[in-house]
Amino acid sequence: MNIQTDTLAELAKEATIGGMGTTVDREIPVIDLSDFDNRKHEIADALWQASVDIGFFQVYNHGIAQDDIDAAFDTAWTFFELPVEVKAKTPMPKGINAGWEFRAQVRPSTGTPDNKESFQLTRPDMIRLNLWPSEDDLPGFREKMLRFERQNWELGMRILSCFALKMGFAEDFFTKAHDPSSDQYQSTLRLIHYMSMEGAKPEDFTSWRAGAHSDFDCLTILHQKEGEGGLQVCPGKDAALKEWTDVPPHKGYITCNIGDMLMRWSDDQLQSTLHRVRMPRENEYMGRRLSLPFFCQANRDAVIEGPLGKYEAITAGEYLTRRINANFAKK
Ligand SMILES: O=C(O)CCC(=O)C(=O)O
Ligand SMILES: [Fe+2]
Repeated sequence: MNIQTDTLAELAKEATIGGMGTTVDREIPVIDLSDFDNRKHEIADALWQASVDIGFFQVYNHGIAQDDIDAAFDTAWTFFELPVEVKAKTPMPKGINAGWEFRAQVRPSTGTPDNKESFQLTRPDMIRLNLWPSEDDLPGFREKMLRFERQNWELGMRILSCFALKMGFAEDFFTKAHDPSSDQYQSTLRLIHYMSMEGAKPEDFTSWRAGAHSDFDCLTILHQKEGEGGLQVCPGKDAALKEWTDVPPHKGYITCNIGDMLMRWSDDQLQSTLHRVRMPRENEYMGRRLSLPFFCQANRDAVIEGPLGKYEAITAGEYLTRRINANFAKK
């Protein structure tokens, strides 16, 4: 760990929360995004309330067709099915959110690697570092994933425009801060494969599919598949009690959460919430689990400075680099 990494309060929060804890039911707000332009103020109020209270919510009538989401999962799987030697042609470089990694992410909360592999797609890095699988290895992958990336960006920006409204910024404030035409762009689509636990040994179930963490970004748009549960959240106010709540995926609903970048940008008014992916329980589906999170991460040159000036200004590039290094420090 370098000197900068351990000065972020966000890391101290993660370091205390690796244990199993208990499970309780909580209401996760569900928000209808239909007729968005006409209902924007009402939607903004609901998003704000959910994000002040818990930092997690699910949206429906969100504008991304179910067929497109299903197709993105199918395309993601074509990548994971490739032979290891082919996936290893596009490895994740140190300190970069792009390329393929296998059990490389060690969460500060657990100190053990998440039981998963992932391919991260951060557009400028894919070109700069040559991280796209070749058309020979995976025909059409790049085009399909770029299209899905864009759909997620659009949904993310619609939601973030509501937060801008509530924070007293121009409505397009966050859209400009996540400008996709800039080489400073660093929003990331991540394809995640949690390995099947069928036939696994009892001791394998003591680790995590994804250890407890809060996300680094402004906003996460998380696609999951019905029947492939395991996501749990532990809201900030209750974190000391270590009480976790299951958030089961439902078709038509996209789970969203506030990340640390927006918490800081809102002077801590909005909550980034601890979450994790637990192992399946005895009577649950044991097969592989896929998820597709899109992380709205402001461009490297965007300056994070809240309306109340609670924190020193920091660029989003500097902020993210510190967080990535704290998770992949051993590489
Ligand atoms: O796979 C999931 O459901 C959650 C993944 C997650 O929290 C993350 O990648 O940050
Ligand atoms: Fe997360």
